[in-house]
Amino acid sequence: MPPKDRLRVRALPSLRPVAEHRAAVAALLSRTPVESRPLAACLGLVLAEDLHARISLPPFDNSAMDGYAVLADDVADASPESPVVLPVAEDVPAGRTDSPALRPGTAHRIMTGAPVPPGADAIVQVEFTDGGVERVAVHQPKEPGAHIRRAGEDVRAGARVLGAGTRLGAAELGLAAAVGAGELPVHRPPRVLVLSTGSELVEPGKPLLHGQIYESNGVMLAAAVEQAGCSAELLRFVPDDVEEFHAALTPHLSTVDLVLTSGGVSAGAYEVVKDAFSGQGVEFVKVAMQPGMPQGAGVYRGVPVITLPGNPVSSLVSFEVFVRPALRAAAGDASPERPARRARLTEALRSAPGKRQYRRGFHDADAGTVSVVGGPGSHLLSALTTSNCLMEIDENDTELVEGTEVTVLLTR
Ligand SMILES: Nc1nc2c(c(=O)[nH]1)N[C@H]1C(S)=C(S)[C@@H](COP(=O)(O)OP(=O)(O)OC[C@H]3O[C@@H](n4cnc5c(N)ncnc54)[C@H](O)[C@@H]3O)O[C@H]1N2
Ligand code: MOO
Repeated sequence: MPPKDRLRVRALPSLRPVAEHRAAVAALLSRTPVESRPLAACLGLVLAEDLHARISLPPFDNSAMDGYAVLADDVADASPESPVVLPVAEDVPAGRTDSPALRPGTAHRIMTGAPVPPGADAIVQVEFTDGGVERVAVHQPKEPGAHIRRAGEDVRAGARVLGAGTRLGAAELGLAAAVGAGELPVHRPPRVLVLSTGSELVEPGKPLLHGQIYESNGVMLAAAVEQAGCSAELLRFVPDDVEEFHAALTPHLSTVDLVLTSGGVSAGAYEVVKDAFSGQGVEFVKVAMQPGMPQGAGVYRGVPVITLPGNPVSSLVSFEVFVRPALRAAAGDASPERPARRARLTEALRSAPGKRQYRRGFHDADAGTVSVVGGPGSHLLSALTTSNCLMEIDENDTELVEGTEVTVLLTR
């Protein structure tokens, strides 16, 4: 017998399960071609091949401190009361490429990052000397190896430093540069046309009449596309007219990998997206989820099309659930999904039967908990800005008591 608070309910028969629609969307997009780009143009892109280090890091033994290169034996008895005085034979700034050897009984003045001279086995920081230029008085003994950064202790020449499928952020680009890669093979970022329709929509910044609203899905989805490492082109205020819709769309079809629309897909009298694509290779379905029930996906004149619902929260949540993973995979990402965690609810929660609910939440990683942010309504846009995750409530779970473990997708 299932417990009272976990009534078993399947996805309603007329609705397509979330997993099925995810698979349909994923199947639309293929990996973008590989191209070579200079490092400065690779931020956020995905590496297409393993990167092996051409050189070791550090490439040579070098000083970790500004000071003096010495033989540890020579300064073994040094103290503030009885300093060891050595003649300074050479000055070795960072970037000096010859290697003047150190003779026993002498010191080389050396700077951080400069190559350790052959014959030296320790660095004395300038603070433990008198800072002399001709002769230096050393006030402290040093162990052999002190303040020397050894060649290859970070990376060995030939080692694989980055794997194919890695998203290139600041650290990855820094490492690639450090091992001498000037260009990297990356997947071209998928190009997405974001198209929003609706006669009620007004450009933000312009005056608003009663009955009108500011267009927000276009800018939001284009930003989500860019955040997913893709390039977005934004086409807004396309009128609710099928001919005008096609006229606006057609010039872009040859240059994009995906057309992503918002709005115009439910059951109203003016559903321009549905009217324009119905019978043209795009299938319109109701998915067993909330928000985000009305969805469309298919291929129109050779170009993948995904139609998202117009309610703003529905639009962004559907983007997260269906579009983002497909785009990340197309961009070559080896881990295209958002990280998922299990977390305990800080309060009781009700969920509609037969539909998977995606509620906005705040995940506290330290406490292992998640709190509900805002209501379930798909027009409640403000909660998206204060949440950091989507709570995934199974279609079978209708009443969840405080402390129940749920899956959360970390969106920030
Ligand atoms: N009779 C039915 N009505 C509705 C159903 C249904 O099954 N039967 N589904 C509801 C659900 S669920 C959703 S979600 C919406 C989806 O509607 P559409 O995708 O057709 O979107 P619109 O009607 O064009 O707009 C819905 C809502 O969102 C606002 N909107 C639209 N585009 C934008 C934009 N670019 N920026 C800001 N806001 C936008 C629009 O003004 C509407 O308020 O349908 C339900 N109805
Ligand atoms: O499914 Mo709609 O997306 O709830 O508002």
